[in-house]
Amino acid sequence: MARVDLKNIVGRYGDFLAVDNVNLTIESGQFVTLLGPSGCGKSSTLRIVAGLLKPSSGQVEFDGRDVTNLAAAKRNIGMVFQSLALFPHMTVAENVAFGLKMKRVPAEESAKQVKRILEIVRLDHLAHRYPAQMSGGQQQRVALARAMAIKPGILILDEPFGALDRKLREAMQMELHALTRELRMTSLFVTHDQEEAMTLSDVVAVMNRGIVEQFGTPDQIYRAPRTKFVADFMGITNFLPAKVVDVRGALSRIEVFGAFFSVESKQKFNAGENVTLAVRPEKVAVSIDETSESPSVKGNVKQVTYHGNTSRYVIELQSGVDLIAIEPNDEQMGAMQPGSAVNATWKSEQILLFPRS
Ligand SMILES: Nc1ncnc2c1ncn2[C@@H]1O[C@H](COP(=O)(O)OP(=O)(O)OP(=O)(O)O)[C@@H](O)[C@H]1O
Repeated sequence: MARVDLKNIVGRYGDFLAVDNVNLTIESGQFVTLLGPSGCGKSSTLRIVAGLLKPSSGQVEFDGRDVTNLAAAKRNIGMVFQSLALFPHMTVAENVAFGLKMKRVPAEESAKQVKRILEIVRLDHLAHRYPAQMSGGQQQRVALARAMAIKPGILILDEPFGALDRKLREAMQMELHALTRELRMTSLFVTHDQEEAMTLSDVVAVMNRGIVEQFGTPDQIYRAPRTKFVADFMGITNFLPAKVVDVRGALSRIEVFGAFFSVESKQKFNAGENVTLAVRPEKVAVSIDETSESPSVKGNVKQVTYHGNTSRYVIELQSGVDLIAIEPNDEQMGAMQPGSAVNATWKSEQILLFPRS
């Protein structure tokens, strides 16, 4: 399987800059996901790797070989898109064999490979069906089998499960995860769904406006988002104005609505600097009691929504800023209703600090 290097890739549509100097490496056998909101340049980057879009500058390398000017058909890439583009007049087996036929693989050899790959995606019993006679999930597995049958150097997938319902999507994610690891398939996946990216990937590139804001393992991106954009995209919805009052080594003492916390951060801040404090809603503890041991901020419950195991609280802090808290549903929580005065707190370790933009 190929290793892929993108070097200083710039992609434009006329004057519009869609991909802004992207550098990234997909190691052989690795599963990398481009994650970001609609329009951030994920698909354009992927199309550049596939050879469907020519970069304005920069270089694409497969196993160290420059393929920037190589036609898409010659890159040995397997592709799966949301719109499956299965051939409706061909059976499952014929669809899967299509790429092999194009490569002029002898019929006997092709039949063997098709059989094997259909066994892998557990569709061998449906080899003679037509796409219209199959469920959405089965059709998606045919599309995967067709892309993998040619033994591609790299498998490229652009939101392949976007049209599937949640249960089926999760099942397909598990299958894709197992398949790509079992076959050690170098894979580049595109999604705007952070959970999907976390589930599938060895490494995630979070993109914003054509730029890769962070490139790291799912755990690094989840625990230590490097920018406010990445934090926001990873579901950290609380951003509160805070001020650095003192700095000692890696420890910054900060004040947020009258509460003081000592926060360890890699980024250097200066005493007196205005910063943004970020904390996950699941890490905010809310109570009616005054006797909290940690420093806390005061507010009033504005809204409660029930989510089964948990409830989501919108708490209006004194200054009119909203704080979101997600709490397990236990007896104490029933006492907190819209209008209740509450104290909200969180551990210093759960705080992320970003420069105030
Ligand atoms: N053929 C095109 N001509 C002009 N602009 C384009 C073209 N294709 C994409 N763009 C623009 O380039 C930017 C990046 O598009 P791209 O499809 O790469 O984003 P994306 O992150 O994949 O979004 P989505 O998740 O919605 O598919 C967008 O602003 C889009 O409008």
